[in-house]
Amino acid sequence: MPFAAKGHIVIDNMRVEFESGNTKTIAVDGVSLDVQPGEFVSIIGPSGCGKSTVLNVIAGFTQASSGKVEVDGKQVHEPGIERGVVFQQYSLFPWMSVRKNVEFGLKTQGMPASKRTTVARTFLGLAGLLAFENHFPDQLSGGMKQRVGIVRALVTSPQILLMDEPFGALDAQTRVVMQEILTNMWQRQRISVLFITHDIEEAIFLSDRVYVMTARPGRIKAELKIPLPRPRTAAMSASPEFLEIRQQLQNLIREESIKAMGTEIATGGMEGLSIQIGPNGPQGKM
Ligand SMILES: Nc1ncnc2c1ncn2[C@@H]1O[C@H](COP(=O)(O)OP(=O)(O)OP(=O)(O)O)[C@@H](O)[C@H]1O
Repeated sequence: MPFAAKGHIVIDNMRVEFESGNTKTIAVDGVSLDVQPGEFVSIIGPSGCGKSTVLNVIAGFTQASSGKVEVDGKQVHEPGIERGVVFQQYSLFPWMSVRKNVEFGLKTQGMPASKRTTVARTFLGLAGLLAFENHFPDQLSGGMKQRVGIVRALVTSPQILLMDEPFGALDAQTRVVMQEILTNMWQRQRISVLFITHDIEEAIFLSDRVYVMTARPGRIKAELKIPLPRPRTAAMSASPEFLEIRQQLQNLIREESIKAMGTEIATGGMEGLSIQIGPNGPQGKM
């Protein structure tokens, strides 16, 4: 697939510290990564390693303490319309209809009412949601709400889509459908996607490349290319290539999850929990 012209993310040697009261938390330290224009890249890693922090810095919601964070050659300081964001929580406006939710970003861009209705309806049609344009968010299933969230992020034609565990709250079947819808929309729009997930198979199915982060303070432990052809199909998940990549990722993440749990125990975060690291991973009892 030819790459898009824009949507290039570069992070170099980034550190993010949080201070609350007397406590300083180094969330990530020495993170370097890139997303090429039009590329689909995922980040996986143990809980608390700083995945959301990385995404929030690129989105402009959180400031890096040091290091380079550039989108198309410009240092990121604040949110921008060229970066759409989708969170696990659906974050739709409950008092607005589906169509009004989708039109919202177009309105803030100053698009006239009749045009934004046409654009919103076109996108809702692509996502199979046109019949629900006048529904309100609480009348939709979780999967539908998240589809609206994705449409809302894409309708303003961003060059980058930042997604923080967008399908984490969905059941397994809905998740598979959502992965296909996302892949279709991504291929149609040729945008860059940075996608955070805990789900190894989801990362392999969707991505051109996957970054694995270390336990906190997070940095990049490994980077794997996913050489599976596109379009990806469910049958590929039984292929030897898929299984080999899955095994590699499982091993990398398991090492870091064990380290992350060890740190929590050492710092008293899991008082009363006795835990042993056995050949099959951590085994504990309360
Ligand atoms: N605003 C904040 N203030 C203080 N500490 C924070 C803040 N945001 C994140 N942290 C801390 O930074 C570390 C990284 O958090 P982050 O949410 O980025 O991890 P994560 O990898 O996305 O976790 P998970 O997979 O569990 O969602 C954690 O120790 C977290 O407690």
